Formats: sequence, structure tokens, C-alpha cells
Amino acid sequence: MTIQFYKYQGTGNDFVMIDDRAEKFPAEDHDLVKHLCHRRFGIGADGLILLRNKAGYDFEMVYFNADGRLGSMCGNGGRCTVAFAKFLGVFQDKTKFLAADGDHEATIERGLVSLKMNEVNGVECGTDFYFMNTGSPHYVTFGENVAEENVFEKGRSIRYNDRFKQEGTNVNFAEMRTDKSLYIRTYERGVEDETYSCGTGVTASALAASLKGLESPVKIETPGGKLEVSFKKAGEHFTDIYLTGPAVQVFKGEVPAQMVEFLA
Ligand SMILES: N[C@H](CCC[C@H](N)C(=O)O)C(=O)O
Repeated sequence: MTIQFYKYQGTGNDFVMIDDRAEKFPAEDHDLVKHLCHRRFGIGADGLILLRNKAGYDFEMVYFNADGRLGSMCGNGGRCTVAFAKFLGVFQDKTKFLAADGDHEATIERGLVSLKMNEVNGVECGTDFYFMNTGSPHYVTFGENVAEENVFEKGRSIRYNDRFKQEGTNVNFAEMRTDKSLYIRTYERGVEDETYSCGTGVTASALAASLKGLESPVKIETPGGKLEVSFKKAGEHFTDIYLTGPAVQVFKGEVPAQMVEFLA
């Protein structure tokens, strides 16, 4: 069996994207997913996404982290899957799809995908951090000179501390700039490294920043590009959360049968 795939990136968060409407992909083979995501032995990606049919929805997004395990929600991956669905002709103007954390709606305008995220009910406010679930768990810490931060070392030490080592967490380092925009770098669980951008992390950081006084919409820059997060806020209850930014098809290809068999 060969595997046809596309490669997408959303602000540098990159994904192997597979049209699996025929449900042929061996999704239980986590080693295969891990190999396909490997940057030396495979295609190379932060995650792998299957687009599948789902009754009552335009499609379902099934997301795996680069470590091969089924993931929770992925904001940039969600935006890329919407762009892929549009490319495949699965929807026209507005789409409704199912992801790991439930229903999502999205639109595409001038190449920018606007993805509705799940409501956030409650944020843990620590002494020097915020912790919340935006579809995936996110620890957010604010600082200065985030460009110089050792995101890998510090992020990893938080992700593997006593509190988080079991379930894991993503760790975001955010800087509030004088123009009220945010600069964010993220250590991602499941990739276990810094990625160029993390959609659910950018969303969590924008909501955390709103508790420090920033108003919607929040403009964000990550090492991989620019995003925007808008929302409605009532205390620590957030609704109508939209993550907006580019999602780009980079190339398409085929994993040959002997490689799939070798990996299996
Ligand atoms: N890159 C993703 C985050 C994936 C979350 C995943 N790394 C986890 O929580 O296990 C995003 O754009 O939202």
C-alpha cells in the first residue's frame, strides 16, 4: 500500500495531511505515524492529520503528535485541515467539523483561516503562570526578552515536573510588547521540542494576556509568523474565541509501498 499525502504549514507549525475519507490509513500504527513525522527518516512534521468523513459534519480531523500518539486539539493543524478540506472541495463558504475536543466552525477569507475554538471556562492563575485548556493544556508565563529565552530547557523542565510529567503540558513563553501585541514561543508536548508556532498556545496566551488587561483582538507574532486571536470575555469565562492566520499547502507526495511495509 502506498500513502498519498500533502504537506501543510500554518505559521511554521507543519503537518503531514492525509485525505483518509476511504479510511485506509492504518491509524493504530503509531510507529508509522512517528516515522512519517521524523525529520531525518520520514517526511518531517510536528504532527500528522487525517481528514475523514463524519456524519453530521463536513469532516473529522484526527490529529497525531509527532511522537505518533493521538493528540488533543491542534489550532494550527485545525486551520490547515480547513484549508485542505476547502482544497478537496469538501465545503464552500463556512465549515463545521469535529476534532478531539468537539465541534468547530471555520471560514477562509483571502488565504486566512478563521477557526472557532472551544469556550474556555476558568483559568488557573499561579504566582508566575496561567494554566488553562484551550483544547490542549497550556501553561503560559510572561517575561521579557522572550527571543533570548531557553525555551527548550525551561519548557522541558516544566513539562516534566512532578505536576505535569504524567499528562504533559505545552509551555508558552509570552512577551507583551509596547504596541500591545504578543510575541510567543512554545515548547510542545508530543513534539517534545520548541515548534515555530502553536495555535492553541497562542490562544491560551492571548486569553491570559486579557487577564492582564489586553483587549480583543490580540495580535500575535511567533517565530513562524503572525496570528490573531479574538474573543468575548466575562471574568475567566471566554466565548466566541477565533484563531485567525495563514494555512499553506507546501507540497504533495507519496510514501512508496516498500517504505510503508518497512515501517509497519
Ligand atoms: N501545535 C498545536 C498544539 C498541539 C497540542 C499538542 N502538542 C499537545 O497538547 O499534545 C496547535 O497549533 O495548537
